[in-house]
Amino acid sequence: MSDNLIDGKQVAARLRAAVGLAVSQLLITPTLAVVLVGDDPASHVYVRNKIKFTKEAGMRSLEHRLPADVSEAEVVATVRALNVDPDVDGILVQLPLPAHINSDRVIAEINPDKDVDGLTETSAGRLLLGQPGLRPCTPTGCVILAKETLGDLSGKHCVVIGRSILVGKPAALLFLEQNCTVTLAHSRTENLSAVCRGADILVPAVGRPNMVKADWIKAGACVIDVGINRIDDASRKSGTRLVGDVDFADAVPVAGAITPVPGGVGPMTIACLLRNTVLAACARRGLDMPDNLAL
Ligand SMILES: Nc1nc2c(c(=O)[nH]1)N[C@@H](CN(C=O)c1ccc(C(=O)N[C@@H](CCC(=O)O)C(=O)O)cc1)CN2
Ligand SMILES: [Mg+2]
Repeated sequence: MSDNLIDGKQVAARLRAAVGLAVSQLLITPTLAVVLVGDDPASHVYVRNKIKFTKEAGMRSLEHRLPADVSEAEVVATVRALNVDPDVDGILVQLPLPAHINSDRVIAEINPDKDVDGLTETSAGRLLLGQPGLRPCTPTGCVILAKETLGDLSGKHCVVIGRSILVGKPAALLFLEQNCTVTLAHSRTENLSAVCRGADILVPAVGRPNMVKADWIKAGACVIDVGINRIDDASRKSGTRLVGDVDFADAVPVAGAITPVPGGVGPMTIACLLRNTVLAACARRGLDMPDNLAL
């Protein structure tokens, strides 16, 4: 084990404990509603963990499991019912949805004040405008891990690779909110490796196994690897293993700090969802955000 690892499992466990403490000090019990459509095995595992950790933090969990052949109209009707249910603080639609359902249309239905994934147009607009609102979970997890490692991020050069709606674009805005100088790089970026070598904080989020090599990384940089890619590995009983977008073995000697995959950003996604559920529950009732959940 190398001593420059950022232990996402441990940071996530601490954040979940902080959420539990905040919940225990509230006079209300926040409620998270999860909508799961179909039988994607990975989605089932993620949702099971979301429900388990929601309950462990002292919150209420509601589940809506819909069959793979459900109509888009029925999913929308489910979301609309949760929007107007006064007992529901957070609504999460697990992605991906089956191909016949337009996820943009479903997400657009979520009441922004209950949008604990931070994926609605309103949440994205609030982030862009610097207004209070619910921020996407995985990018928030990246910021927390970087702050955990470096402290104040002001003035640091952060290079995010990937411009997805779920991670890349909001990550760039969230690091900007931390006063970083941000470069949002992507598949068309010229001299990508040289751009990355300028980063104090490098955040690859492209879904390309082992793409980032040691010579893309400035000595001592903080590397937050968002990629979770399953690749073949005949030496494993399962025949596969998970790797990030960073060639971990190559990068470890160069990076000042680096997240492993698994055990890095992934666990932070669920911990940040729990945090957002508390933030949504407080904001809906005009309560201040619990101090211990501030970024
Ligand atoms: N509505 C949403 N859908 C999806 C999101 C999301 O944030 N909201 N993100 C991903 C899936 N996801 C949570 O939903 C998620 C992915 C991975 C992990 C995680 O902890 N991964 C582990 C490895 C797990 C494994 O062994 O397979 C790790 O990286 O250590 C948590 C949550 C897409 N959908
Ligand atoms: Mg959602």
